[in-house]
Amino acid sequence: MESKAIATGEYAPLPSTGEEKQHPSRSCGVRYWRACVIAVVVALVVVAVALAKARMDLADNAFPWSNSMLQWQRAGFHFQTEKNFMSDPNGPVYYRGYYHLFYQYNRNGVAWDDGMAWGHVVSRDLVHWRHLPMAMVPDHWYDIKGVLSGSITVLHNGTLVMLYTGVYTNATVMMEVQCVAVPADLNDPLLRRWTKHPANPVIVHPPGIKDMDFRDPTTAWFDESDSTYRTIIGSKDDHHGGHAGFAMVYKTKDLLSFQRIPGILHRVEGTGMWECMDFYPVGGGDNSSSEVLYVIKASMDDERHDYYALGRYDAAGNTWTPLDPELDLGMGLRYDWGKFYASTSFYDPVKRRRVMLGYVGETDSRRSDEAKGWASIQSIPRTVALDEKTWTNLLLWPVQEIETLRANATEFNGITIDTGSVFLLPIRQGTQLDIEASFRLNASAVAAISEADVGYNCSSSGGAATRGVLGPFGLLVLADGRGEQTAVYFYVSRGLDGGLQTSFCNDESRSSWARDVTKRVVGSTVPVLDGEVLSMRVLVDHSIVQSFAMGGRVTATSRVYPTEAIYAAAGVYLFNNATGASVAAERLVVHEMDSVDNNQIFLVDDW
Ligand SMILES: OC[C@H]1O[C@@](CO)(OC[C@@]2(O[C@H]3O[C@H](CO)[C@@H](O)[C@H](O)[C@H]3O)O[C@H](CO)[C@@H](O)[C@@H]2O)[C@@H](O)[C@@H]1O
Repeated sequence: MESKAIATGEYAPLPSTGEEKQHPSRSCGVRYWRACVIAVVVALVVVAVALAKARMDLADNAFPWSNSMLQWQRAGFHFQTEKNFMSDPNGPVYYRGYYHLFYQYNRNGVAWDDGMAWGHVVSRDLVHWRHLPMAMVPDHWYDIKGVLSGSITVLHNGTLVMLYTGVYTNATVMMEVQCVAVPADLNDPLLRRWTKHPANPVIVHPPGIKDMDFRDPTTAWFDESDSTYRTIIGSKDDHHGGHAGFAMVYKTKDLLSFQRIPGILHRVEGTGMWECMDFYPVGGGDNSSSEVLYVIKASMDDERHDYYALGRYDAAGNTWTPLDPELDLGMGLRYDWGKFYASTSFYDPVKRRRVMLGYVGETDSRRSDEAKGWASIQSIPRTVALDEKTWTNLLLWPVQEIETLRANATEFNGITIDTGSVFLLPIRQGTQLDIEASFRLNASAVAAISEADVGYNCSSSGGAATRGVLGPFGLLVLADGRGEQTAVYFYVSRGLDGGLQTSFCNDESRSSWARDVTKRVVGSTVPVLDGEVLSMRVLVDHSIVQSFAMGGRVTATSRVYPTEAIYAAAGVYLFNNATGASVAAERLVVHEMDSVDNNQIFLVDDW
């Protein structure tokens, strides 16, 4: 592909005219010497620039992206902005008939920068979104360098309070502080205008914490023991050579005057800065009995992954303790094993469910983002629930409303994929899909195998091309049959103890011929209980592939940038690269997905 890059455009042709071609010796006569010198200088500059660009392109393997390739990358049914850089979802909330989503937005460019603001969209169904004016922009001394991430809390009296991090700078410091804003008109269900409170900033960091390690206040919850609201702020502690992430809790009666609760809620050595924390009960509905588990979640700035853990919350003692110390925060459980960050959640009172979403950044080059004019996509909102079969993990699943976009389903029955084979699915288009698939390995083959690939690891075991006895098998999406493909697969191995272990992975390594994009194999082991089939769901939406295994026990999101497997050339295959067992696709339904126009400004409620 590099030779293609050179051939198609990196050497700009020298300007020439018909006259020059016919009369080369006359064109620089004495009479025209000024014009000639200018022309020569211009030509030399053009050549120099072209050569420099070609050298740069060769050095960083830049791919000659065409407009139509880049245009194809825009999502069809995920939320994204028309232009510029979007990141963290902020303050999702349901209010008077509308779901509100705010998001970190750089109004001036395709990358993060000073001056981040809160964009604002509303929806009736978490699928169709309409834009409203920017909700929050940096315009006060305490947030002049940026209105960073935060949350919205619905108070008991039905009013709303926004907590957010402001950044300011003066001659000596750059400082993160916590601030409050309230809706200017609570009778406006669209919450179009927000008023920053004169008491701002309402929280400054405690002693011992660095000025820029104190951000992203969570949604507050009500503690009946002392009738206070409580919010968490994440930070890090690099003292004495350590590198711990930790969470502080603040309490307040009026959301203006905050008091830090002594001690810390939780701390894990070696995890670094905890950004965009989240904290909520699962498994017991709304009640706060001791049986209820609490999810603690932090976006780990060092790794740029969202980790969570399940544990018990002791409000009186201001501590949270993991159920399993080996699955403490930052160790084992992630919301998503791919590209997914800075997630946040809210309780949806209408459907009595918790919903979360995170942003899915770009893994292409800055140059491509500049050419596209936009960067980042929001994930499809996902419900969050405790997996009451395992009690060791959450289930993260696309909100049911997304199924309203299913347009045309093709169901395949009775397909068995032999070892080492692929099967092209005859479908009409392969770029906007919701695929449900469940697989069963040939049972007698599995029983006959006493050992198979102990310790399989998605990231380091070679991806979908590496063959083992009982895997990999699954789907190839955005596949053109000529080598460009993204594999979503299971891999079963048998451990030394004789038990089976299942991994679920997205293999991006062949997703694009381009070399200027990041390509990884991402995923994790996934719990599979006795008698369960291996099930996966894959949402394909142009450059974003979101995969869910076993009802959402493990998820993996990929950004992929095919160069050829796009438009009509994008297809879906079943594949089985295992050497020791055939695989039956017990259920396989491919739904085409309608597009959603999420670029419109809210004018009238036409949902
Ligand atoms: O937009 C600020 C909020 O975003 C968060 C979490 O995403 O912090 C991000 C952070 O900046 C880094 O992330 C950018 C991409 O999201 C990246 O492009 C930039 O180069 C990074 O510095 O913002 C803070 C503030 O400077 C920085 O320390 C973070 O890593 C969230 O914590 C913020 O509220």
